[in-house]
Amino acid sequence: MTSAHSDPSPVTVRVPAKVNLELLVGPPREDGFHTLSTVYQAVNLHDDVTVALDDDWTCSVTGPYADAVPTDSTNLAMRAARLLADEIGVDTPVHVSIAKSIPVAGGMAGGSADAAATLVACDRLWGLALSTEELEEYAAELGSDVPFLIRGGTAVGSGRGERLAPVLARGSYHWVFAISDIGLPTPEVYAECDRLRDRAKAKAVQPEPNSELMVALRSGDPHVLAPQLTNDLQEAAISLRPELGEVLASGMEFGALGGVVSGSGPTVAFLVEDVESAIDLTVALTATGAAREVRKAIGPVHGAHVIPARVD
Ligand SMILES: C[C@](O)(CO)[C@H](O)COP(=O)(O)OP(=O)(O)OC[C@H]1O[C@@H](n2ccc(N)nc2=O)[C@H](O)[C@@H]1O
Ligand SMILES: Nc1ncnc2c1ncn2[C@@H]1O[C@H](COP(=O)(O)OP(=O)(O)OP(=O)(O)O)[C@@H](O)[C@H]1O
Repeated sequence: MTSAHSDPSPVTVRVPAKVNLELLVGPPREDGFHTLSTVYQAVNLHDDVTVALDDDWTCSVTGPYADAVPTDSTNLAMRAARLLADEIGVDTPVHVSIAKSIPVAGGMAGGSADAAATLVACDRLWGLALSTEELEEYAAELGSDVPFLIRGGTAVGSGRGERLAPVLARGSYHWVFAISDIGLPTPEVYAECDRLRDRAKAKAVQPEPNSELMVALRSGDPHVLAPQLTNDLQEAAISLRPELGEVLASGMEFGALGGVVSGSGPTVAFLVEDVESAIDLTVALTATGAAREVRKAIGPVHGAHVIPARVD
């Protein structure tokens, strides 16, 4: 057992949300997961996660979505801290405090982001100095999206989404996110995708990355990227929440270059030309009242990284 105390000061890690620019879903595997080919982009909606040495393993959550997040051992950040401690043999409990700003159950990987941030924060707090590759391996044990939130930027995900490869992406993209009142559970959306395919007798094929999307990302031009946005879970998310179809139509009517359901939804992501268009679309969508909240963001941004401690 190690009891590492090289840096006893609390450590705060900032972690982004993600949007899937492309989410191609293959057939279900024997373990219940679906083979994916996806292109993730990290965007600057973020949570800040602070870990501090404590007498016991505890967790607290603040921010507008705090009520929707468990603070017991089911919190993905708590699971991340306990997993790393068990794997490494650390015996110093931590308090994990999450300043939550990423929508909950919104298809933007909020819980996964907190897990990724906790791994990076505990690594620093306990003085482990693990490599990014090692952290990504632990991350994959916690969820399919978690390794990407450590890496950030723009990356291709394969396997169940946990195997990452870098993508050459130029420039910055402006996004507007329409966030719903009530989240959609990811397993239900995958199950609905399977059900719709069965009903249509559509056979799922092994997904392959779309080369036109890679070319679009190298161009740095949002007009070229917009037509390539695609999500195989979109139909399932709309089947469970028909109003998402109307949100998508409104965003396009108000001038978005492209729109897509983010991951398993129900957040809808719109790609726009520049910051002015982002402000205009945010105002227009907010006025419709079709979403609980509308937020602008930019991607790509860095993955989970240590920031100076919060002064509360
Ligand atoms: C929808 C996405 O966010 C797109 O990036 C991810 O595929 C979901 O990733 P995640 O939330 O990290 O998901 P996990 O915690 O690994 O799995 C939650 C559940 O989602 C479903 N799931 C997830 C990933 C995958 N490749 N196939 C699946 O069928 C399974 O029902 C699984 O039990
Ligand atoms: N730290 C956490 N933050 C948010 N939700 C959490 C956390 N830990 C556990 N949960 C639970 O996980 C559920 C899914 O939350 P999350 O915000 O990760 O969904 P999501 O963004 O749709 O996930 P993904 O995009 O990875 O599929 C929540 O309803 C909540 O009960």
